[in-house]
Amino acid sequence: MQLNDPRLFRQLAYIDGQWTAGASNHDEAVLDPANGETLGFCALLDAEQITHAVTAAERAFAGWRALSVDERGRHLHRWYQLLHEHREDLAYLMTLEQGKPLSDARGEVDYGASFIQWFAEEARRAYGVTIPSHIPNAMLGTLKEPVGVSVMLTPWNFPLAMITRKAGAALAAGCPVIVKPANETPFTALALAELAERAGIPPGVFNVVTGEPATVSEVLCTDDRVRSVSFTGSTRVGKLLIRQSAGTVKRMSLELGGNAPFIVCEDVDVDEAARDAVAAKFQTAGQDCLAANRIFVHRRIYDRFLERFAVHMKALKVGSGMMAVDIGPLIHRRAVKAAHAIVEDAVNQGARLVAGNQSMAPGANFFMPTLLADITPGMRVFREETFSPVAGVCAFDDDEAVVAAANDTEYGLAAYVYSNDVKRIWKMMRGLEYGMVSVNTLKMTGAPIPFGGVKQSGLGREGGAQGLEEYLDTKYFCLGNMPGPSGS
Ligand SMILES: NC(=O)c1ccc[n+]([C@@H]2O[C@H](COP(=O)([O-])OP(=O)(O)OC[C@H]3O[C@@H](n4cnc5c(N)ncnc54)[C@H](O)[C@@H]3O)[C@@H](O)[C@H]2O)c1
Ligand SMILES: N[C@@H](CC=O)C(=O)O
Repeated sequence: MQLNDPRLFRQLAYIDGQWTAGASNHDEAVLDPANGETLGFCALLDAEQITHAVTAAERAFAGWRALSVDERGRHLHRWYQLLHEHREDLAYLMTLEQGKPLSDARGEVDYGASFIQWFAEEARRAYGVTIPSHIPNAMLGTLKEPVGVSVMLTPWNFPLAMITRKAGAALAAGCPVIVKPANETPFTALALAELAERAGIPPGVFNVVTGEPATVSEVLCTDDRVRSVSFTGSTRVGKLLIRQSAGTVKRMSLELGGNAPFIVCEDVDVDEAARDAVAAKFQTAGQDCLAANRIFVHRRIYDRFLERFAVHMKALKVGSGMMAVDIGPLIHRRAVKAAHAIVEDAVNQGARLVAGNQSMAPGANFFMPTLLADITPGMRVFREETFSPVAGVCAFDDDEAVVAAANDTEYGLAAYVYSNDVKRIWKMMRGLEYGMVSVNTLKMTGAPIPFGGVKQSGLGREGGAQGLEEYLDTKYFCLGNMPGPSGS
């Protein structure tokens, strides 16, 4: 472990300002996905310890909400500065435990830190309203108030940004938080806790619990003191958490799975579109909720597009994220097996394997970028979120048909449209059943935008003013029997 600041490498949970070992030192190995070696251990807390985190957060709530938005903003801004000061160490930890290339990890630290910076400011705009009264001698209005103890369960593919996109908003709103990171990537989350402590965020306000996922969620989703559950992860687990939280009617925000269509119309620069489609597909080794999961190409440019896509894809370097590569390992062996199965299913149903030689893989947890042509709706690569470097491409003939095909999924997170015809773009964008539509660009996320999906891709939005609202309740007040203005 080559950290400039070794104290950022933490293996214990962080509760109420205390580094906490699992009961009877119960823990779980954390593996380097590039080579399967043990990097360290993640404490496995028991139900009593998880409940203690709720108690600590509830106890810290009053003091944290009592701070002015400027005081909370100063703590958050200091945390933001510390993320930047320790950017290299945070990126190094992330690459070690998640596998993504260091350059991507540095980008994620910047991306994740931007949410803290943005919400440190945004809390100053949590406005209520006054309401012209229909009731004689009454003053009416609303206030925005923090919802209370907020729980965040986060995935392994973006182990820092998926935490700060939630925690930045919740903390700015005045809520104490309990984060449960993926067991595959706990170290980034625990380094965030170390830096939160250095930023002066009081004990109990920012907690990171680690443990068996089912145990953690059972405690956190059923404790009545927890007011909000925010989850980023698979739709399967999201549905489970909804059921677990129903008994105590919690606020929920869910960022779930995706199955993004990438539509390429015939009026585009084919090479540019192919280059962007490769980036949209293979970012984070395809382990990205925004990954282009089904690529629809107008028949007139289909062959040319496949040729250019294959050229750009074959130029991608695959290897350890510590090297100068484009694609790192998948998170574990199960993910590699799943990718093989998806390719096999597609080929068995008639897809063309245009490129993707697995014998070139530099290790057991690596999967070479693969291009499948002529995919059809019955194939797993069309129906499922592949979450791997497997690209599925098919041709389309008319706009109505391709929008219908793009919508033929239970998911609705992000979609991409490439065309130079503004009326065509507008009609397609309005017809696509997705929470986010990106036109002629891949760069569309960021702290100011409302990130989220429709259908079974989630509930609510993260980032932007809407992201703050997830952690605020609106209180209506009616001041009755009030005197009229003096002099009346
Ligand atoms: N919409 C978004 O913003 C977004 C962002 C990143 C990832 N994702 C989605 O996340 C998925 C990949 O991430 P993942 O594999 O970590 O997802 P996952 O659902 O397996 O795990 C996500 C989190 O939930 C926990 N978890 C797993 N099983 C659980 C259970 N039974 N009870 C309680 N908690 C449980 C995990 O430990 C982890 O912390 C993909 O579907 C991807 O699309 C969505
Ligand atoms: N790339 C996404 C994370 C989902 O996997 C984002 O920008 O939030």
